[in-house]
Amino acid sequence: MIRIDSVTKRYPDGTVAVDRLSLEIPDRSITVLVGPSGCGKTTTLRMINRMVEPSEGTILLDGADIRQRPVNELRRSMGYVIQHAGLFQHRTIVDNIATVPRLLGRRKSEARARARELMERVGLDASLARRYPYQLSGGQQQRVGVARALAADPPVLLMDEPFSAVDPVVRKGLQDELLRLQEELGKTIVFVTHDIDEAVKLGTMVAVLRTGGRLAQFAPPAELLSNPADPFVEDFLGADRGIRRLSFFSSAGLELLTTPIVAVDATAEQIAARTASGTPYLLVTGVDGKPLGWAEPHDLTAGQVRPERLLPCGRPFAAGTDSLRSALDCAVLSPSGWAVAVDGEGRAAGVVSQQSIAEAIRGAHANDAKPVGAEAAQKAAR
Ligand SMILES: Nc1ncnc2c1ncn2[C@@H]1O[C@H](COP(=O)(O)OP(=O)(O)OP(=O)(O)O)[C@@H](O)[C@H]1O
Repeated sequence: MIRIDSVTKRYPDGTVAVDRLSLEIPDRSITVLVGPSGCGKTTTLRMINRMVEPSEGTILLDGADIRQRPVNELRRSMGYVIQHAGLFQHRTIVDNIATVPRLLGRRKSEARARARELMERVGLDASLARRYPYQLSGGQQQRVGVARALAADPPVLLMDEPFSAVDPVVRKGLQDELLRLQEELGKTIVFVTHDIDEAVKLGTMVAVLRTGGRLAQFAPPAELLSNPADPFVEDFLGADRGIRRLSFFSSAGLELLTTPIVAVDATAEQIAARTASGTPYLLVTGVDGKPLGWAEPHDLTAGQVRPERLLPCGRPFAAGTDSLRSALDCAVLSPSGWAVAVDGEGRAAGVVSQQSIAEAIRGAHANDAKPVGAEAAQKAAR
């Protein structure tokens, strides 16, 4: 565990970048430092690997003061990833990643083999190995940065705004990849961002810092969203905090109706029976059970159902696995106002109305339902 104990950093010009900060960073999880520009996130991160020395206070790694450890040895135990990746422009991708193993005395062939293995791990095609950084996209370069930081297999990974220079789609991919990688590798990750959505998505614990390097709140994301410590944190979390909090409640409790579902080859009797359910729309599925679209019951005639004439069914949610936020989003976007739940094979598992989802939300709050576990929550928030 990394323990930051009442640490202050005062730069020579008198700027107090970090002010009596105390944090316990748990092992094998992602701790995010988030806050407005200039609030001391980078300074804090750099004090952990001693690129910046604290003015006061101590930082302990597994109970020992980091100042007691030779700085090179300390840094080898901490991978470091920065914005724009900071790759060596004159080295190929494989040699960028192999840098640290080579410094540690590994043979070239061995270090390159390790680099190729890491390229696969972070989702980089082997064909990129001999390219130079300028021949890669921004997102690919960031992956190389992550692979390079992992090359010496350090227990700790320090990441300073690693995904902020790429576009939102690439960024989401990199975030998902990091969560997947973390499930496999179980590193102790300290991740700096100024983006609260990124913090909520990635963090097991989130430290919100305010200007002047003071800690405003340190909590798991669900708690942050439900219980911001003060108006600063509330403001920083943004106006749609309530909606985002729904990411942490499972859709498993939703009552799914199957009666308003009818197959494209249904008989007149089957359509009549479904119509009797009284719902304003029926969901039409293919013979494989996968949703095709919505129709008003009086528009359906046995043997003449035309899939292209149906109202689009919208994006479905995964029954039980996705969050209440996903289910609500599906219902809001659905032309029928109903959300479609699908099973693991993409077959319609049931439909649920906005009203039922609203009741489930009220129930979740009223019962003070415990947010789903951090792991499920991270998945749900994606
Ligand atoms: N070498 C330095 N000398 C003097 N002041 C510094 C130095 N480095 C950083 N600062 C100041 O310390 C404060 C915290 O900076 P830091 O880079 O840690 O913030 P940050 O939260 O990471 O900001 P950003 O999100 O903009 O990267 C800022 O006011 C910054 O100007």
